[in-house]
Amino acid sequence: MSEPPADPPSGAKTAAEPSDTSVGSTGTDPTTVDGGHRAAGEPSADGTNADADTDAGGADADPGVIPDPSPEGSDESLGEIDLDLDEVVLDDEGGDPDEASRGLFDDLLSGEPIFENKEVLRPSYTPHRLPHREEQINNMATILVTALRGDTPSNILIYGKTGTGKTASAKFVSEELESTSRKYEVPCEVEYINCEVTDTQYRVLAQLANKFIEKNEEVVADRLDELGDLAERIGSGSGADGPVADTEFADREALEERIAELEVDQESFEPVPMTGWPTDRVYSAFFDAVDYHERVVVIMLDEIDKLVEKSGDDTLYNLSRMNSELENSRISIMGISNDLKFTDFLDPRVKSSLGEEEIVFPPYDATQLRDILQQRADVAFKPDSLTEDVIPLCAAFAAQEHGDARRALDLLRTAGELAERDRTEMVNEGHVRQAQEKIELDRVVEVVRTLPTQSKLVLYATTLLEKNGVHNINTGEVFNIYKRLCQEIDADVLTQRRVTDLISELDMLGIVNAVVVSKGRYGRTKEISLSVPIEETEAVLLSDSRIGEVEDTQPLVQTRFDN
Ligand SMILES: Nc1ncnc2c1ncn2[C@@H]1O[C@H](COP(=O)(O)OP(=O)(O)OP(=O)(O)O)[C@@H](O)[C@H]1O
Repeated sequence: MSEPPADPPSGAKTAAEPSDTSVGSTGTDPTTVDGGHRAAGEPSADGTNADADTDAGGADADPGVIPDPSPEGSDESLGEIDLDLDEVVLDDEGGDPDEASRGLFDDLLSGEPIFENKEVLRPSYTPHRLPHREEQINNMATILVTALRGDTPSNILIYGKTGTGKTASAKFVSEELESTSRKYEVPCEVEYINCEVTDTQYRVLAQLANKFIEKNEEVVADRLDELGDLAERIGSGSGADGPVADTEFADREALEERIAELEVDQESFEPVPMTGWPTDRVYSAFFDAVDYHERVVVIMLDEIDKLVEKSGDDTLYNLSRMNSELENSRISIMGISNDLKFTDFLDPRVKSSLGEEEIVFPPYDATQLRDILQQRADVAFKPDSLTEDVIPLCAAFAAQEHGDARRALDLLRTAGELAERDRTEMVNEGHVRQAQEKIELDRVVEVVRTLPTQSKLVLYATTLLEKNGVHNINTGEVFNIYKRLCQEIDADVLTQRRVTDLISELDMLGIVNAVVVSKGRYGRTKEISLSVPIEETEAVLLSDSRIGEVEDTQPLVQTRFDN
């Protein structure tokens, strides 16, 4: 690609991405400071004492020991000052305020790092080689090569579960396409949009319009430079056999006219604001910007299902019928989706136009994941820092999941970070298992944190029952506690039927386990149990400001058999 995409790549999923389980962030993970640094009183790597550090820092930072400038400053107070200063001088760690914090990072830095280049394990890194995706990459290239011949490539839909290399492969192919187009000077551009972030028709069109306007501005500026130079070179001569003879211009006037035209164009380029215009106007700004000069444009819509889910198929409809109206340029759409069924919701015309070509990315098996991990590990880690079983175990865990390379890479990176925290020189099987637990817990925390309030209340009711030793919890019991929780915090009370649905949703998310059991002549009921660690779940629920309002839960649970 000639320019990095303005959107973060889907792999990056940016800061909010649940799968980024970095354990190195001391800011959010209090255990890093304790676990990674040292316990109070324990000697540090440089032989100093954690307590001494703190005391010295405290005395030093304490404004109380600064001499009192008041005129009544007595001998007594001077004596006190002397004493304090003496203490400070005696403690050679405390003299310089910069020295007060010594230790925290020194300690962490003192160990031999295990990583050579951790970045290559991050989702934002696009590898230059993608093992086990040769077939899909070749298929994409075969379709897109048309663009290099100046024709419109078929639209492509790429399907596959998360972490199967769809985005990485599509980006790889588009980079190749753009670099080849530069080599042969065929105008061809790829624009990447992450529809999870840019999820409305307005925003997609505005973002595309602005990208093309920016490119047009560059093209016009370059052209003006060229023509300006030409004008200077030919001086004031004119006429067909004058100095303009071997240029595209008949005479100097024609050249000047062209320069004036380009200057008008330059003035007319107006970026689209991210809100506020009518959609028609945004569409026509986009249309004009794309059609400004001849080119083939491939629009890559990553997570296209999110766009359809959020704002229907209007955008796709408009994009897919543009070619019949464009005069200079042609566009082709490359949609990427995790959801195999999203086309069911599309208008049949959009569906058939978008799915001209379909490419499926199957999940990786454990052996393929091993190859992918090995290739990254060779660059990411120092030589010999992984025990033999680390990569196979990461691969096996991720293959069990659903053949997700992102998960495998996360596991390997987290295992490495845990090993670094342990100050060991090698990453071993134990670190991988710990990493697996940590990632799983992070996932649970993220899922629970983002539940709607009503589901949180249902889940909180279940945790309260379980915490109070209730076994084989049934829907009625959950409902009773739920109702009381709602009353406590003034929330709407849903019907028991709806609460049963919410329990089923929690079951699908893997947060509770709800099994239907037959109670003979009393009919059937659901028995519910938590499938996630109770303490952490409760903590996340209580961090919700509304649920945090419930003060004393004990009486709520005691009255569970009321009603
Ligand atoms: N064949 C491969 N070789 C090397 N790395 C790979 C391969 N497949 C996937 N990866 C890596 O796995 C991670 C996830 O890949 P990618 O983002 O392409 O998946 P995706 O299918 O687009 O997932 P999602 O649908 O969740 O966006 C990235 O870090 C990517 O570099």
